[in-house]
Amino acid sequence: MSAYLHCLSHTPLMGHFDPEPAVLAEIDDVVAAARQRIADFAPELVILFSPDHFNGFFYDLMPSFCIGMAAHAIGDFGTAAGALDVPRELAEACANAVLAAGVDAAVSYRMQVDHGFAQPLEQLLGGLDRCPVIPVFINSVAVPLPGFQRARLLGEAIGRFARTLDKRVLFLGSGGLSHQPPVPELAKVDARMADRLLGSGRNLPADEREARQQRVILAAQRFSSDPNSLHPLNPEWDQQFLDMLSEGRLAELDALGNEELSALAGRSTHEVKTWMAAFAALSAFGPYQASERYYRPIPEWIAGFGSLSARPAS
Ligand SMILES: O=C(O)/C=C/c1cccc(O)c1O
Ligand SMILES: [Fe+2]
Repeated sequence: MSAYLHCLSHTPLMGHFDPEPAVLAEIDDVVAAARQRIADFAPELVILFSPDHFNGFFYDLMPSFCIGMAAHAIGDFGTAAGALDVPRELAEACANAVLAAGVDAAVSYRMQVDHGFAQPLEQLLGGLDRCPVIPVFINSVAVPLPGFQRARLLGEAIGRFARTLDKRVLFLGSGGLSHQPPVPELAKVDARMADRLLGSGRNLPADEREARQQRVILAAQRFSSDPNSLHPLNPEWDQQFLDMLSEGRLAELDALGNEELSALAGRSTHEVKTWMAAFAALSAFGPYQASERYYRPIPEWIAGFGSLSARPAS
């Protein structure tokens, strides 16, 4: 039984609208080093916390949390498409343990996931099916959202479950930090888009998929020259958040409400609850030591871009 953690921002703009080459090279180095540390740890099971962006989860039935018993990635923005290697019986045992701990996570036997799940699996493990993975969805964009406390309790329950396994377990958190890409809001869209958000967006026709992606790329291009065209990134808040995780001050964030968090760091910053859950899971193994912290605001990627590892202190 041992554990390792890595949290990493995702952004589907990678390869579509990139920052200058020196920044790109810096991030390539950060990701390559994280991949090497993970390879050295040689995980036998990955538990991946990620949001979705109205690609697999819709308002016809939107859970706060969902644990995948089987999952496939759609390959949006050119990320990997195909099946994840989900160990079904372990995922079922995980879901049972989480419910027994009083956290009412949904389950899916056909979970559809997007770049939020695919990108870290590709970047940190080399592909979708290189290691058995239990995918855990945390609703981070479709209001009403779960708060920090629930994400922490979910993570702690999963961490206690992982401790019972005789396995090397890697916890991954995908997303954040401060950012607000143009993700549609149900209260503000026209009838056609509302229908997409209610579920007809699950299998978008190719031309609509392309138009959706182009909208995000155009928004990034505009944002890189006009920081007021979207909610601004908030490096100061992002660094404070990284401090809190690094110092094990997880429960301090329980008091921060969702509206306050959106105002501080943008509507999609709720993706950091995947980091909260991953760190809370690691905390079930005892005190931890965070390391290899990286942060840079990258407007081209509409991302307060962070990377942070941690392992049990003893
Ligand atoms: O439009 C989407 O599907 C998501 C876009 C996006 C852009 C920047 C950072 C992120 O975390 C995103 O998910
Ligand atoms: Fe995202």
